Amino acid sequence: MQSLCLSASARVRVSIPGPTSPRLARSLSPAEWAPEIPMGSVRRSAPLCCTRGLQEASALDNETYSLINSIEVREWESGKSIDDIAANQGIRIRRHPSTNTPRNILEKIIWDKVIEVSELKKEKPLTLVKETLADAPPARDFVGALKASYERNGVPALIAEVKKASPSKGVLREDFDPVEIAKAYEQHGAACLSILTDEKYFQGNFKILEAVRKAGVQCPLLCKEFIIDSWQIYYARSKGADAVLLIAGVLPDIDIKLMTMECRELGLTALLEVHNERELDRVLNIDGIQLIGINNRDLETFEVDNSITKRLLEGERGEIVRKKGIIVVGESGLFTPDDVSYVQNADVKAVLVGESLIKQNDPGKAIPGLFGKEILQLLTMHLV
Ligand SMILES: O=C(O)c1ccccc1NCC(=O)[C@H](O)[C@H](O)COP(=O)(O)O
Repeated sequence: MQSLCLSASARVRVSIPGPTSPRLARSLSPAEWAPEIPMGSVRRSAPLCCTRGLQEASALDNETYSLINSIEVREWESGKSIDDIAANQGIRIRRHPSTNTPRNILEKIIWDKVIEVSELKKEKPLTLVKETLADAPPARDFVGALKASYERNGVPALIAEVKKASPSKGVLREDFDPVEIAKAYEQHGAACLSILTDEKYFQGNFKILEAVRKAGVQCPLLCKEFIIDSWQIYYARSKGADAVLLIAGVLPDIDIKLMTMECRELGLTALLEVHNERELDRVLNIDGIQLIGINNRDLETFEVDNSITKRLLEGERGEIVRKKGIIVVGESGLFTPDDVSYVQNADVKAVLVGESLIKQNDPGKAIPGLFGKEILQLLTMHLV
């Protein structure tokens, strides 16, 4: 596949978040990225920062071609702001604030993240991040590890979360030794680990991710971040992540398409998180998605309701998920073997669990309590 960088990052590079009009803050449209190249009957442009290949229209593969001709790109070219495009897709989180008051905590997190990422990019531009990719440990097969664990144990594979705090629950664990916790999770059967890297709201950071990998933990690692810019995907990989979280309630379709392409290029797994039918439908309409997380927690209100997983997987949607061979992860609010059985009966093959493990004296030993049995770990290297 071609090396692409026509992504969301191109937009953030030119859009300064602030109390300006959304139109003024609008980022570059594809037509503004670079010189025109003829593609069918539609005027199209090559991205400025493509690293190879896109200069030649003939080199465009089908995936890239349909992306560049997608409805979202046309909307963009017609001058719609990213927030207008997102709102049309039912996304309530705004990227470019027109007021100073966020509607909810998730929107506040995203606004802060936009500023944080633009600062980080000044310190370390994408070209520098890319130079460090070669030094990163090889990517591991996140989905393969989940499937193997499900087959081995007959219960949903565990993605155990290493998080010190959260906006809804505050500090979850005072004596927080992430490497020790990660090792204990692995020893007691976790298939993969989720590492919070957001500092402001979760007290996480990328040093934790690196330290866990360097300590010899073999489980594939999910970088649990609020990704709004492709730069973060490259950065996560450079720090040793094997998977990244993409939240459908925050990212419009075009970002998801571009970011999942970038993930594939980097050997990263994208975990697409949804919370309602509309988000699931959007994600199911995007090609190449392997892993979907259904978050039982509403990130705007913090309300947790496990029946959301069941509701979303009923009927036609569940059929599509099965037909496409997508692995579904049940996320949040899972405390007991009954909770795990409930989501397993809804056809979930993996669970993402934080609070109910991390708050126990020994988070590793709490795993059999969550599943009602010991979970076997096969410690093999899951390299992509
Ligand atoms: O948990 C929060 O308070 C929160 C707030 C805003 C955005 C995301 C948030 N949490 C992310 C998650 O959903 C959980 O960390 C993850 O699914 C594990 O949930 P749990 O087992 O309930 O800790």
